[in-house]
Amino acid sequence: MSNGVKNGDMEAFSGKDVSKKREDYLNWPDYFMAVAFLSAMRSKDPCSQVGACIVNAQNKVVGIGYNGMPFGCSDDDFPWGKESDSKVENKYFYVCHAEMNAILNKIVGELRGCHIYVAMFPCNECAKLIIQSGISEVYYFSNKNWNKDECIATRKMFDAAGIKYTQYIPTRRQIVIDFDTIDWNKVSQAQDPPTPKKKRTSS
Ligand SMILES: O=c1ccn([C@H]2C[C@H](O)[C@@H](COP(=O)(O)O)O2)c(=O)[nH]1
Ligand SMILES: [Zn+2]
Repeated sequence: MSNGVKNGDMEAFSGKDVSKKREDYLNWPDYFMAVAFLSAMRSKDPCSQVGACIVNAQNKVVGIGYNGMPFGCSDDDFPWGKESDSKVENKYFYVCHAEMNAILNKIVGELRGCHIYVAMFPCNECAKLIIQSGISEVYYFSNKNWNKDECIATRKMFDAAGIKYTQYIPTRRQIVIDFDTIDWNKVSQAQDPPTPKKKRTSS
């Protein structure tokens, strides 16, 4: 080939040069925000699904969480509504916030100096946990609650405690995992065909 690429390095049909590093891999911050949002997909909250992902200085994920009911408090029995006149019939007294769960789910002894990626700007209760855990930077996606008292309090505390907070909008508009397009389960032509299963003999 004239471009110096050996025939053997070009994947059949796709024209992809498989001898070179991929260029379109996920960058770290997009990856961490996507992990937060993937985690949020586990939430049963009908209104706001929040996810959080904590990473250390080596870019290792050390805690993940989403908003959900505490252990032992069935998410089929506890309320998900928020409009009841009775506060005990609303979700807010019960739901563990995503940041809280990510911190409590940590797989390391210390979170000092770690960063947290969250779907929503943290409320004041999560802000306190973030500060006390030693997390030093917060990357949030949504600022929809920015002007609520909780978030104003969060900013007051973060500013006082020297916690950096930055809105992070991923560089890609979409990150799709489409299992239909992943055909790794197809047996490669180069491999031997699968050996037929032996017929069972009755014993
Ligand atoms: O910092 C936060 C703030 C809120 N959440 C959770 C708690 C609830 O499950 C929802 C908020 O519900 P709304 O119906 O949008 O009021 O978000 C959280 O995880 N972290
Ligand atoms: Zn919170």
